[in-house]
Amino acid sequence: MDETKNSDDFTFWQVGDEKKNEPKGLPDVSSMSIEDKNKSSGTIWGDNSNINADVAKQEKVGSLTFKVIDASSQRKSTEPSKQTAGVDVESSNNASQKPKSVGKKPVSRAKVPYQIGYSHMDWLKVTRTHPDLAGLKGQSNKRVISLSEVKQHQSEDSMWTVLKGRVYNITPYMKFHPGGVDMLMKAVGKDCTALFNKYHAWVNAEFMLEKCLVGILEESRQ
Ligand code: HEM
Repeated sequence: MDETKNSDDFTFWQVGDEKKNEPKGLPDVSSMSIEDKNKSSGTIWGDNSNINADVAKQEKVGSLTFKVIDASSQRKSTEPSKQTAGVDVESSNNASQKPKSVGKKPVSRAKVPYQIGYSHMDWLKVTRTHPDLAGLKGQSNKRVISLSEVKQHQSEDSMWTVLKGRVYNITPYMKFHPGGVDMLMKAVGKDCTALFNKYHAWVNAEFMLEKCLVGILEESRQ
């Protein structure tokens, strides 16, 4: 929902009054559970063939009283019921039979907390303000560079890597890497394309490291 709407927006004001639109007379469902009818019987809709479809029945189960309307009456009797396809309401007496949860637990990724001043936004600021992140000292960043030259740049003040045919000086990016310095160190002096794709093929490194470009890898020349 667009929350930036003006406070005098009529639609927004009207939607806020949700209680007005709620159907009345419904039971408190917080203490109920839903069960697959095909798997069990003995629920209040266990045999719905005798229920007069047009009459809302008052049912009492345990301490709970509520109205039951067989909505399947609005369909042909031969049509397999979708709404009742197995959906029954149970009283809180059977609440211990909780519905089984479906789906797997998401795998948690080990997050590396970034230091203050080293967020992605901070990196973008650096790329906009620093005059020579690549350390080119006036050289062209279209120069063709061999892998053996890349290997020579493994010192603290000049760490190069190859990513997708481009050579980058990743020294200034080290502390900004969300995966941590140790991980990025694995890229130094070599082609890290496979490692990069293994962890995050979706990351737009071409944009992020644009200002760190020192040249094009020799082999990738067309
Ligand atoms: C060289 C260019 C690289 C760039 C520009 C880069 C950039 C990034 C970015 C933007 C993220 C955050 C992704 C997200 O939250 O979805 C990230 C996370 C990560 N990166 Fe890199 N990366 C590079 C290289 C590498 C390499 C070579 C490795 C492995 C050796 C690596 C390992 C990781 C890991 C493990 C994470 C996950 C951290 C987490 O889940 O929070 N990265 N990287």
